Amino acid sequence: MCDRRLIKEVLSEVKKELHRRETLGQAYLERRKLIQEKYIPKHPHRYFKLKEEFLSQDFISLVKFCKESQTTCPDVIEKIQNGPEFLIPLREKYLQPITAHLFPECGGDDLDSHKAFVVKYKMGEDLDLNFHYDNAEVTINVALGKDFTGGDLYFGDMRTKHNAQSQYKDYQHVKYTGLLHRGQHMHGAKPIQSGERYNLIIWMRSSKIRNKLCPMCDNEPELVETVGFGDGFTKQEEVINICAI
Ligand SMILES: O=C(O)CCC(=O)C(=O)O
Ligand SMILES: [Fe+2]
Repeated sequence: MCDRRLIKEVLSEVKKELHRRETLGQAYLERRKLIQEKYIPKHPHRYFKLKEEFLSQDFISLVKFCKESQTTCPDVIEKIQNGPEFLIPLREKYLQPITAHLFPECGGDDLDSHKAFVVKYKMGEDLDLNFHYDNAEVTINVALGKDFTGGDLYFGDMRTKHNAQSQYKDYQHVKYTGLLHRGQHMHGAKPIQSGERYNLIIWMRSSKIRNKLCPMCDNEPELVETVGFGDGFTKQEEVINICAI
């Protein structure tokens, strides 16, 4: 009798969960529509359009060249990945005013370095990305295109809270928009079903936060001298080091 009741309870839970999953997509679309129609920004002065002055001159020239020559320009990707100075004005002038407001508790008000790279998913190559957290205090993920199906992002709990009961939320990226999230917010990318997907990822770091505790291993960082931004830790003002995990 007791067993039967238990089975009934479990079945009812499974049914509820099935229903939740079946209606997830529709619920997401309705939520998005509601936000688009009704949301009034609480601090409109903090959200302004991206302007050319937030991009370095080198970057603008390269993009103009690519547009004129109509190439997809691996040079841009290469520069973004290897020339961190390219994106400093974007981080300082455009993104930090927003992250300072959204994520002050995890260094969003004091992001002093970053690592930028482009992820690519394509049929026959990488299709997805496992659930993980970033080596970043705050991440921006910009959807660059091209055309693809599948490839939704999904988010769970913050790393320190994550457990077997954690729920996941899907996020369908919109081309040419950026999604800001905490680096410690666990996430992954579902497999693409067709096409090619490129995203610009900027892992933004706050030395104020990570100098105390390495966000990847939770230990006090042991530093090794390096050039450039390294992994965003600092020892003295003029020397930037990386964490040896
Ligand atoms: O594929 C994506 O859009 C996510 C990439 C990502 O999370 C990462 O590179 O850290
Ligand atoms: Fe990530």
